[in-house]
Amino acid sequence: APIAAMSTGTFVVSQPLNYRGGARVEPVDASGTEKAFEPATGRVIATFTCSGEKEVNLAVQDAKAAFKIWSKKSGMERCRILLEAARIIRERRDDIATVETINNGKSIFEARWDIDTSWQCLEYYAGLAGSMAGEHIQLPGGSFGYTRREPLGVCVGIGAWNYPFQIACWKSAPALACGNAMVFKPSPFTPVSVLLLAEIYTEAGVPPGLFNVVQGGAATGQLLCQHRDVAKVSFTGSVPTGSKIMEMSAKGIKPVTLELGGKSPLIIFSDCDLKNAAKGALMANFLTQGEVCCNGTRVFVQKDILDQFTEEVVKQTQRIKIGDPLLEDTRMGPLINRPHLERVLGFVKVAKEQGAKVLCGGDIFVPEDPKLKDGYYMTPCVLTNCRDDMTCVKEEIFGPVMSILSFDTEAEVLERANDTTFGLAAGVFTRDIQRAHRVVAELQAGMCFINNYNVSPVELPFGGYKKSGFGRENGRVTIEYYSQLKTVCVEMGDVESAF
Ligand SMILES: NC(=O)C1=CN([C@@H]2O[C@H](COP(=O)(O)OP(=O)(O)OC[C@H]3O[C@@H](n4cnc5c(N)ncnc54)[C@H](O)[C@@H]3O)[C@@H](O)[C@H]2O)C=CC1
Repeated sequence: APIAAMSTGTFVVSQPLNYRGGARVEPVDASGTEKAFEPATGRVIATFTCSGEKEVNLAVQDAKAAFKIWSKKSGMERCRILLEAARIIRERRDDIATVETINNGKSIFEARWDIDTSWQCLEYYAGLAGSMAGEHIQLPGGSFGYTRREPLGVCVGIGAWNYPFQIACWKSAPALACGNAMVFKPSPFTPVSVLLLAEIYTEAGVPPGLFNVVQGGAATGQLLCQHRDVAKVSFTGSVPTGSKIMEMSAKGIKPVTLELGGKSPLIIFSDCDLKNAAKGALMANFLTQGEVCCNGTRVFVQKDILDQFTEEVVKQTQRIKIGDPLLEDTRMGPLINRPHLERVLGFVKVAKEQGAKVLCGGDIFVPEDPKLKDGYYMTPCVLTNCRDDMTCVKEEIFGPVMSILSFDTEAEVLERANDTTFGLAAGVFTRDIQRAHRVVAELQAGMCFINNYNVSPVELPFGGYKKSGFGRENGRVTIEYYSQLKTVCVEMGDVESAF
């Protein structure tokens, strides 16, 4: 039966979760066992071992061998294979989305969007692969120089658990388009769906070993970052881990891309379209149970529309259907695991103690269906009476908790919006076009939205300012982060020697 026909509570993984040399393999050495869960039911769906030094070595060596073949191909040859992989992902969209939903907990409705931005990313970089080129520069006397855009070698991708398949595509598509090989390590919470991508790449025709998967946590990640044959590390995760990755990469002088967390502002001016602004606030806070790095969790609302806006947001939030994430009409599933659910509920408790008012949600939710009783559900929460110094306003919660703050003037809100060490995203709702562009020009964030939030077209570069990281994913510019320039200087005359 197709995976897409499965219901919650039935899926188990029996095949190995490492991928090397074009096939699923059990790691040759391992340290410790991990379990992956189905957050909807609390059921174990996979037990796997964390790869040790020997296994990481083999994965890197296989990638090196594949790199030799792949890097010699023309851009057009790589384009064709990536387009075929994109086509297969599109064809299996519902199966992949189902696996993502089972292992992550996000609604199937939303998981399908993630798979769409995944194959679109492969299509986009496939399209660029054929047009990657260097320059020709004329020098005196008929001499000249030219540049070659060359791949880096074996790149490492390390992913978070909130967008497991999409993160793997956003890293591997530009890496492979540029001629690199990749070893990918997903989060130990979500080890499953990236295997589908590995199999699709093989089916599409990449050389065996070009895209390998190793499983494990921090220890396995460290082995990858410290490996002498790894040319680059692209990381998505938290700020503290990002800082460790950068330290390890510094030792080997390896370039890094860091996509880290955020506490982004969403600014609602009183001249906005109120219905759209309220919808935008939900999009900015409640996708994937609020476990989204670029969420606009500090919602600043101009005073004269505060009551009206808040009322509309609460009304829309209370309508969100929570429950079995594989059902078509569900719009919010369970959080990733029990400790994380408790952490998020803890933030709501502290917010109340610090004087915030809960307008809705913030409680454990137990769905009626008995098979879901051990899942990790909570009701989406809207907090008001918030102040800038409260914990819920300062720290990344990574759950469905929106904090509403009020403001008077544009200058005031800009200062408060920028008063954070993060700088991933920001949003503005206004009908005044001068104001919209003036405000985004002042916002310290890598990804700014005007009159919408959390849309992610793959044509647009995505990444952070400040402690939210550096380097970009998606868009043309990412080619720069997965390639290097070689300059060739050609003498057409005689050597003019100083000696
Ligand atoms: N900017 C972005 O694009 C995104 C950022 N995030 C951020 O990620 C965080 C949540 O994800 P988590 O998985 O909990 O983050 P995390 O930092 O705990 O783990 C991320 C990945 O790093 C690995 N890792 C952990 N310690 C390591 C070490 N010492 N060396 C090498 N690898 C190591 C983990 O196994 C996992 O694969 C949030 O802070 C969120 O904001 C999440 C998604 C997107």
